[in-house]
Amino acid sequence: MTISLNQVGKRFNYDWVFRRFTYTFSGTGHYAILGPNGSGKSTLLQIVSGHHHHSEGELQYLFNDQVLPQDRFFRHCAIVAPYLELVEEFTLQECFDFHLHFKSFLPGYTGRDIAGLVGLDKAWHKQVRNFSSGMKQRARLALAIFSDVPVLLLDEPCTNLDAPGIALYQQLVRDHCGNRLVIVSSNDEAEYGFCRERIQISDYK
Ligand SMILES: Nc1ncnc2c1ncn2[C@@H]1O[C@H](COP(=O)(O)OP(=O)(O)OP(=O)(O)O)[C@@H](O)[C@H]1O
Repeated sequence: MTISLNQVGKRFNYDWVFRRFTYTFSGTGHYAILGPNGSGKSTLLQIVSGHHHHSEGELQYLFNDQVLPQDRFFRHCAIVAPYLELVEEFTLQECFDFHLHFKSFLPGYTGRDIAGLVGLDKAWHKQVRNFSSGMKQRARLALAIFSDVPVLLLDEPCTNLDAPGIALYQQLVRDHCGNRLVIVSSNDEAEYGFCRERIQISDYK
C-alpha cells in the first residue's frame, strides 16, 4: 500500500490546522506523527483514514500499483483511536463476531486466542459497558492489530493502559507489525519508539 499526500491542508472554519503537507507513506514503513497538543496529529491521521476530508491538496491510495478509491481504503486498514467507540451492549465475544463481518483475523488466530493474548480471556462473556477504560483499550488494540490488513493507523494507542498494558502493546507491535505499514499519532515515546520515520506536523503551518 502507498498513501500519497500532495500539498494537503485542513481547516476547520477559518482556522488552518496544517497546510502544504506533502508526504508518501509506503510499504512496510513505520511512521510517527509528532507534535504538541492541538498541532493536528489526530486530524492528519483522520484524513489518511478517510474520517475527515482534507480542505486542499490531493490524497491518493495505491494498492498493488492500482489506484484505490478512497471509499475502499477502509477495507485495507484498521484503526485504534480514542474517538472510536466499541458497542457497549455487546460482550467481547459479540464484538469480535461483529468485527468478523467486516475484516478477518490474522491467519491462525481465533477470537478466543486473541482475547487471551491481550489479557481479556475472563471478559469473553462480559458486556463492554462493564469494561474498565484500560480493558476497552486492550479490546480496541486487539481488534486492530489482529485484523488481517496491510495498514494500521494508531492514534494514541496506549491511552488508559497500565505499565503491563504498554508492554503488551509493544510486544504486539514487535510480533505482528513488522510486515505492515503503521502510522502512529502520538506524543509518547512508548507508543512510537519503534517508528523509524518521524514527522513533525507543526512544520506544516
Ligand atoms: N471537529 C473539529 N472542529 C473544529 N476544530 C477541530 C475539530 N477537530 C479538531 N479541531 C482542531 O484542530 C486542531 C488540531 O487538533 P488535533 O486533535 O488534530 O490535535 P492533536 O495534535 O492530535 O492534539 P493532542 O496531542 O491534544 O491529541 C485543534 O486546534 C483542534 O481544536
